Amino acid sequence: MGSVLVFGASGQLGQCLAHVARERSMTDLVFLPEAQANILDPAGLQGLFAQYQPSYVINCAAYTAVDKAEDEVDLARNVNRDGAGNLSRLCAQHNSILIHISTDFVFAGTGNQPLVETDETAPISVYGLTKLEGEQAVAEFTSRYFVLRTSWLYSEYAGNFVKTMLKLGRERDELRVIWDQLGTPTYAIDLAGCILSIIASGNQQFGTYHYSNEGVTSWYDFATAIFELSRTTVKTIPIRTAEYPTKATRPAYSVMDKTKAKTQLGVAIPHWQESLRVCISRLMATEA
Ligand SMILES: NC(=O)C1=CN([C@@H]2O[C@H](COP(=O)(O)OP(=O)(O)OC[C@H]3O[C@@H](n4cnc5c(N)ncnc54)[C@H](OP(=O)(O)O)[C@@H]3O)[C@@H](O)[C@H]2O)C=CC1
Ligand SMILES: Cc1cn([C@H]2C[C@H](O)[C@@H](COP(=O)(O)OP(=O)(O)O[C@H]3O[C@@H](C)C(=O)[C@@H](O)[C@H]3O)O2)c(=O)[nH]c1=O
Repeated sequence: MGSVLVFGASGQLGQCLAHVARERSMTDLVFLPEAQANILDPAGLQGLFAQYQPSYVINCAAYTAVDKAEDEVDLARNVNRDGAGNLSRLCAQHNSILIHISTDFVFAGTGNQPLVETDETAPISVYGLTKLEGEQAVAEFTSRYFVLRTSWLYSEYAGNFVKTMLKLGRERDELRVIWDQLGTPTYAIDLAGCILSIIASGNQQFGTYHYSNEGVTSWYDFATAIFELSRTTVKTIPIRTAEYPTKATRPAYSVMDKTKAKTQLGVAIPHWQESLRVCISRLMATEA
């Protein structure tokens, strides 16, 4: 295996990749935070590709502020579409395999059956639209890519729903959390493990895959599980989406079918409750 360049290395998934690479003693990964590698800087990227001649490129860089994206359309589009396109173009030139991360928010979320990779995309937010454009930009320049669509990422690292709930649970007497948006949380450590397994296996069944943890839940039930596992006492009230106005609209149903990832990538996927238990116990161990 040659070198593996990780873009967006200081974000949540980038840090999880570093964690799992350490655990697996994988030493060929080069972690590039935005300050060292801006995916909007083609000249800088060209220099990095020339220097490292990477076998694999992992794109963890993204504009992920879902509500803010509604006002910062150009910036979101630059990063999520044009940045992905820049990497894809260079991967094609250097014969590198691109592993790019996308989202359940490419779907409208109006259905009630687990979504497969070929289901119609119809984003209902700027973030979702620019991520879909990013998938298209990836496929425009190279065929040697894996696009992994994931959902509701959380971990010990960076900001995420689990850490927000733990903080708010300590600060407030009661919390109101949406129960009519259904999906599946994904422990970013599990996703990082999946990505590194693709690389270690040399799998070349390129294309788009869905990867979340197993199971289905709502944000309310997810919050309740977080509070139970962390023994946080806070009154948690289930509310409807309409009672929690946000700038961006989120899909009401974005559960993804992982059959393709399990069969073609050969990855085992833990249930969300099992992975949440691991994450909470690690978070509590670092606090103790
Ligand atoms: N978080 C989630 O719940 C989900 C995320 N995803 C996808 O997973 C991937 C990883 O997400 P996650 O790690 O949680 O996101 P984060 O927001 O934690 O990390 C994204 C990183 O990208 C960096 N970045 C932004 N712009 C650029 C740029 N121009 N050049 C280089 N780096 C840049 C950010 O830097 P800075 O912080 O300085 O802006 C940040 O470190 C993304 O593609 C996201 O769309 C999919 C589903 C769910
Ligand atoms: C903080 C909070 C949120 N919520 C709701 C709002 C929202 O519908 C849901 C999650 O809110 P957040 O803002 O944490 O998460 P959000 O930014 O919507 O999460 C999304 O991020 C992008 C990047 C993705 O790709 C998606 O898969 C998904 O993970 O919880 C409550 O109901 N009560 C609360 O107190």
